[in-house]
Amino acid sequence: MLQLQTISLFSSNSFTFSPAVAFRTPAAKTLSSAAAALPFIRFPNYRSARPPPCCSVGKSEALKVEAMAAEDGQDLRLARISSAIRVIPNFPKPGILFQDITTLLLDTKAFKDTIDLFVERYKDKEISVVAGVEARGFIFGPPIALAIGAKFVPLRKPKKLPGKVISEEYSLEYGTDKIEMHVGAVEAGERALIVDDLIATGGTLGAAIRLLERVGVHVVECACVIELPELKGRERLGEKPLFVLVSGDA
Ligand SMILES: O=P(O)(O)OC[C@H]1O[C@H](OP(=O)(O)OP(=O)(O)O)[C@H](O)[C@@H]1O
Ligand SMILES: Nc1ncnc2[nH]cnc12
Repeated sequence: MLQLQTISLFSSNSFTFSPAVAFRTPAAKTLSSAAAALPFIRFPNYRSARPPPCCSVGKSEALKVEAMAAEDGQDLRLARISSAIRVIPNFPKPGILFQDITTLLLDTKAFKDTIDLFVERYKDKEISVVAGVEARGFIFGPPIALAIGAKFVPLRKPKKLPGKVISEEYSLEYGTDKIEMHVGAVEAGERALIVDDLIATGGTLGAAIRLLERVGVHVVECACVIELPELKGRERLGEKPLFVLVSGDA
């Protein structure tokens, strides 16, 4: 199964960018076939479910993609980020198309671009708390928090935090869970950004919003690297703004 990932920069109210179009042009076909001809040596145990990263194709092909993106007014960083995310079919169970951000972390440029895009958006928003959702929100949240001068608060799975906690239950694309936060980690009136790697059904972010709002925190926005729009998670966040960098198939 070959999945062609769409790329988009969405905020809750605006559709800013849709470079998926760029991948559908004839030049993109050239890129795909050129890339498909390359040995996929980085992850020998996996079949790539998406086009290999732009950086692994010939320089002239990469330049063509850059030119196409520039023509469309697209942020090239998003194309790199999308290409660096691996998609694994049937993990952790049959029918799930798993968006694996660990490959994004291996690509120093794409990882830095990811953090930079969030920092550019949030640096002047007077955010005092970045709340990261376990586990993958712990990867993206802290560098954003440090860069914008906010504290980082981990929202953890049950029974992981040693102090007194408040908790919220939620349902997942696969199963149910609960998140907890230390009492006293945040104060009423603070302005928070909630960070996770991905929004699927929106259950996790919904619980994170409720958890923070219960203690009087103003959640300014939720930010994810990936959105699975088919699962309509955005709708579960009500009016709360959601900012994502790329979108993927569920
Ligand atoms: O929008 P939702 O349907 O709630 O799903 C999104 C959540 O699912 C994944 O985490 P998961 O619960 O698999 O935990 P993990 O990061 O610890 O593996 C992902 O990292 C999000 O936190
Ligand atoms: N399809 C998916 N890929 C990665 N993480 C997820 N969390 C929920 N759905 C997911």
